[in-house]
Amino acid sequence: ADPPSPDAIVDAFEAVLGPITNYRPSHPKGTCAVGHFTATPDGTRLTVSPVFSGQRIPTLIRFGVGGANPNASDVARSTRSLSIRFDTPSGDVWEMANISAPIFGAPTPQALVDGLLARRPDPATGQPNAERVAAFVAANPATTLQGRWLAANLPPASWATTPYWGVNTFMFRGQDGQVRPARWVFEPRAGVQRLTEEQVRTIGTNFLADEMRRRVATAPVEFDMVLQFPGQGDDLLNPTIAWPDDRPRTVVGRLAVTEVSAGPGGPCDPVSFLILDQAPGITMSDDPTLQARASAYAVSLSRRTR
Ligand code: HEM
Repeated sequence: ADPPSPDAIVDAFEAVLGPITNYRPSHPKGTCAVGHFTATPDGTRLTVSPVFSGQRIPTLIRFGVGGANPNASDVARSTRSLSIRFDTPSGDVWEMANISAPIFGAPTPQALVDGLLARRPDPATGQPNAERVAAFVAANPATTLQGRWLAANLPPASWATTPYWGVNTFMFRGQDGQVRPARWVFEPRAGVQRLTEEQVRTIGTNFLADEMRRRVATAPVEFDMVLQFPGQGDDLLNPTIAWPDDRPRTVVGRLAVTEVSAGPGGPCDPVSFLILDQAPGITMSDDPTLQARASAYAVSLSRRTR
């Protein structure tokens, strides 16, 4: 069957959440920041993209909290996010949206849409129909894997202390002309720190933004961008399955967050963090979940800014 159209995907979000008004249907809670990215020599070798020239590239950065609620709790067992727009001197723009889990919650766009529609509120009760949800989950077990990962890992203690995975596979053209599939992760230079069970109960639901402002006031918050390359038999096209940890990894650049907006909103609001026209040298793999993203993000952006 054909994959769902970008409009059908965004319609499915609206069927569950109600009409999109002025905020994102996914990760609407967030804080905007700026910084810069500098490739390592390995990064310059592994991709011809101008983002990886080795020059300092200005970035627009958005930290977010997963789910669909602009007042989501910072201690929720959902993902946190790191979205980046790289503005190269040549005018090429690269955008990405990363999450604090190594896997996504749907193996295909159709499973995402079906999962949303299964959770549509029942007109009689205003609540999702529990039987319909259970039947969907039973038929689509891969959609439970991300939730299980999140249940097994306490939430990050800071936006600065979690890895953020790109999840989908992309194709990187190197200086040698070879095209290599890879996934990436941004590793926190501050180390990985999670809340304790006690902190989950006591820290409150809205601490992440101020904590980040305090950190960045002292020193830039930094992440190493790491490419991971697949081994024999690794699935390039299914974002609900992570590749084993022992696969080859190369540090390709460093991101520094240097300034955080005073409040919510700001210059990140009119950005979807996955434009259709990505920087040259890096292309999308055939992962259908990735292929579905850019146009759906554009439709969502146009609905929330109309
Ligand atoms: C079929 C696959 C997917 C669909 C249809 C989808 C859809 C969407 C939509 C419609 C938005 C809101 C865009 C806007 O209004 O600006 C969004 C945001 C987002 N998505 Fe996805 N998504 C998909 C897969 C993923 C995956 C695999 C990841 C993990 C890397 C991801 C991470 C995010 C993040 C972090 C945001 C918020 C970006 C920001 O900071 O503004 N999505 N997604």
